[in-house]
Amino acid sequence: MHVDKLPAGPLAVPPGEGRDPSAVRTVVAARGVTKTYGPTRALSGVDLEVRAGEVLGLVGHNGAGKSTLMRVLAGLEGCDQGAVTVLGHEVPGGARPREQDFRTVRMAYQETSLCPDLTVAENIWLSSRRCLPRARWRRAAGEAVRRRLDEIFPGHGVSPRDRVEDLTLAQRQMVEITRASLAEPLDLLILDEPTESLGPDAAHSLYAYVRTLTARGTAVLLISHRIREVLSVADRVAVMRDGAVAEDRRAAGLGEDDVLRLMGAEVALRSAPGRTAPAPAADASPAAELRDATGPGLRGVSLRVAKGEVVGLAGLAGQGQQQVLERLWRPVRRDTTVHGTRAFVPGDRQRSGVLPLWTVAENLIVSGMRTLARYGVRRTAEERAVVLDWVGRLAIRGGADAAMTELSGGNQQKVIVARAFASAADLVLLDDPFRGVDVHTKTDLYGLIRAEAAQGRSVVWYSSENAEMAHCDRVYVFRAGQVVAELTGPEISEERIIAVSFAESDQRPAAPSRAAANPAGAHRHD
Ligand SMILES: Nc1ncnc2c1ncn2[C@@H]1O[C@H](COP(=O)(O)OP(=O)(O)OP(=O)(O)O)[C@@H](O)[C@H]1O
Repeated sequence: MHVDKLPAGPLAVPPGEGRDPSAVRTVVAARGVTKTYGPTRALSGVDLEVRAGEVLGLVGHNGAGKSTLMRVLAGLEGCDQGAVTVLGHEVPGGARPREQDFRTVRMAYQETSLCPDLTVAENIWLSSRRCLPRARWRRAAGEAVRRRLDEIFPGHGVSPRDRVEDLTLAQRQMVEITRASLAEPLDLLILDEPTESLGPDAAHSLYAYVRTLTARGTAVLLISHRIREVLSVADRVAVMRDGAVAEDRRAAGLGEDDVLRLMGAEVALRSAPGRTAPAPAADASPAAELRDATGPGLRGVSLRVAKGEVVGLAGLAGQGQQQVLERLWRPVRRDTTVHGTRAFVPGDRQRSGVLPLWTVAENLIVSGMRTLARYGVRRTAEERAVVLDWVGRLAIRGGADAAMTELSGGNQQKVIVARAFASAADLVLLDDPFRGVDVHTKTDLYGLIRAEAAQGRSVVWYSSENAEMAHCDRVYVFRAGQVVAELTGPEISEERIIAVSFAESDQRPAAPSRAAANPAGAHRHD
């Protein structure tokens, strides 16, 4: 069976406004698609169409079924019932998708699909060898990826010879997206939360590229929890709830609150108040301190964290925030003091967050079981109670006994956050921990951080989303390895942080450091 090709050249009809949907070709369609994993019904009767030359935004809560649907639309998994049609070729439920039917559908994964031990060029060869010559394949793959990286992400800083494990999270994401785009022809590009690890410039470049793709007739399916972003780029928005597409609307005229309402979220939650309790007094007992800390990526940083205080590390990505977290996690130098025990929540769950072969319960309790034990003997009933409490509090879909790999990305991240707070750590270090977490759960987690601080725990929180800093008592804004502003209480605002982050500086930037804080385990108790 041959895959139909789209007509060569750009479509006559520009994407978005004024297009007659019936005149535009359907690239991929799902009809009544269901998919179950053991007892979990991930998809229950999905109907969806993706049309040539459009950007379709797909939104929904963690575990709503978005990634599962994408895997089915990309032919990576078959569905149980219903049918998927790719350019007119139907794959019925129960049938195994044939690779050749889905050759022009590519997907960039939320958790990148790259092999960390191989170089960028080798990864590209593995996934795109059909489009590359066999002779001198390494060179051909290297050139192809470099050209496409330059086109999508100018200034990416990636060499085809770099090993993937040496790249930053953002660079890995860029390579993942580039890898997916390297099909010829490309009828549908699926982007699963593509900007969660990218900075604003890279995200902007990506969406500019998306527009050049759709102008050529490629369809783009964009999954994201960043509703504003979806609305800025999508022609149409589909909302998933509980394994089905509950709404399918034109994006024009929709606002962020409209989409949240369609998702079933309380709009009031999105703008949940930040800090409500009074900030700890300046003379509150100290939990941690850095005194003129200098070293790779840091140039004389001084900061303090009081007991019961939530301290934010803000500024553009890579300005020294991760190095501060690293110092606090491993306070081996004289310039750093930490009182009590600590827990670390990594944002990069692929590298250091998840124990994939363990269950949710095991992942969640691994840091807390020592504290719960009596005379060195584990108390399994108490452990179970703690696990069930957290699974309930954070609505971890899948339950305590699911394997971590069975959970959606956002639900895995919830487990990692719960693990830190379920431990007895005095200081919790958060490294941009809410990537891929839906807006409703994020709001719950902000409340959790405040509640834990009120109990006397201290939190140091790096976030790439400036708006999250409103939940902190004190915010240190970083630029080029230095603290350029310390904001407290009402001074903390997104606008202020952005203004300080971008303010002109006559200081030369610190040497860029690739080494992000990346503790081998997720928690440490001294
Ligand atoms: N391989 C699997 N084995 C078992 N259950 C799975 C598997 N993959 C997904 N599920 C379950 O299917 C449901 C839908 O998961 P999916 O990853 O599609 O959600 P999602 O909408 O993409 O969530 P997120 O926003 O968190 O990424 C979840 O309950 C998840 O636990």
